[in-house]
Amino acid sequence: MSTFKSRSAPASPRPSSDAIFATGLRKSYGDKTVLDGIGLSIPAGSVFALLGPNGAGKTTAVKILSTLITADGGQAQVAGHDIAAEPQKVRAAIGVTGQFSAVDGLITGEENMLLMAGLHHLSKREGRRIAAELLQRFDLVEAAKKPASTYSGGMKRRLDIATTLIGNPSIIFLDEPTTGLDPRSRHNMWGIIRELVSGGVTVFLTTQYLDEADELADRIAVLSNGKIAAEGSAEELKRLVPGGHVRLRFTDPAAYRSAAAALREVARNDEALTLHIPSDGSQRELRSLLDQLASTGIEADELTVHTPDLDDVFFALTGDVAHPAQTEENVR
Ligand SMILES: Nc1ncnc2c1ncn2[C@@H]1O[C@H](COP(=O)(O)OP(=O)(O)OP(=O)(O)O)[C@@H](O)[C@H]1O
Repeated sequence: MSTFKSRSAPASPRPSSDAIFATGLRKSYGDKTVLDGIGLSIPAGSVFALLGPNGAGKTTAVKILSTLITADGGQAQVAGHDIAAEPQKVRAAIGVTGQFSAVDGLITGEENMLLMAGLHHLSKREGRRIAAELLQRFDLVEAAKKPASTYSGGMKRRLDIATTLIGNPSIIFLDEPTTGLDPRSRHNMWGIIRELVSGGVTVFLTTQYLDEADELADRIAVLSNGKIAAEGSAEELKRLVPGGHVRLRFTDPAAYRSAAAALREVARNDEALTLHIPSDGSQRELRSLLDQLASTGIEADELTVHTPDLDDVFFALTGDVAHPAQTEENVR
């Protein structure tokens, strides 16, 4: 683990552009330390994914930041308000959906929406208008008059997010928004999340799914043993684990031999006429490789960049077995 840069709590005051800023957050239950001093800095309008296995403390982090429970230590500001000193102001600025959904199964989808509108002190007329708009937007018009308990998993999640949006939050916490959903509903949910972000909302997402973080998040933090083991964009995280390389394929044996002689650190496959060159896949390294080839007048028939995927990162950081999966990005 020493090869990975562990991100400690940011020490400076919250930059004003951050929607969420936390430093040294701690939480224990009995002897069990769930969060052991985590720091976060999440710019407004971005998607942040907190990634971790079952029981890593993701929900605990969401509960602390959304003021449902208090931290044992550390500080955090959400939407510019201190979570300990101004919890009401934090609550007014955020929406929370997920494992502790506020949807009431005994009443209809529409009634859930109107109930929430009442909680936000909207007039009856305004409440009806916004509820109708959101039911439409979340494709729940047909189901609106049915009890929410009859909804599918995907419909319940959509209703949950729709009720949250009644308060017009600037920050939304989505705790494992796609756990248990079928692939179509998952993709549907991803579309909804992207739409929220394009409307300017900051999204704090927890997930166990690497592809979900990869797909949606601007920045990802991997939670392991109560600490943030690494943080960065999906691409930055992928560069943390070794195994990336560039593969050059040739059809002309003479060009293949010239390239093998010209390049340093190559692994040859004389039968397949391919060369593997270790690389982090960065633009700088690719340019240097292409410059070397160009200076000797050699042209490969195919160039493929192999980067480790988030699975590799995740398993490496959380101490699980190495995962052989690799992604390929053909840049021929
Ligand atoms: N109220 C509580 N009392 C005691 N232990 C708790 C309590 N809430 C959470 N825990 C424990 O804290 C740890 C982290 O739980 P948390 O729900 O935050 O994890 P998570 O990463 O969200 O996992 P999951 O994906 O399973 O929900 C778990 O070991 C859990 O059992």
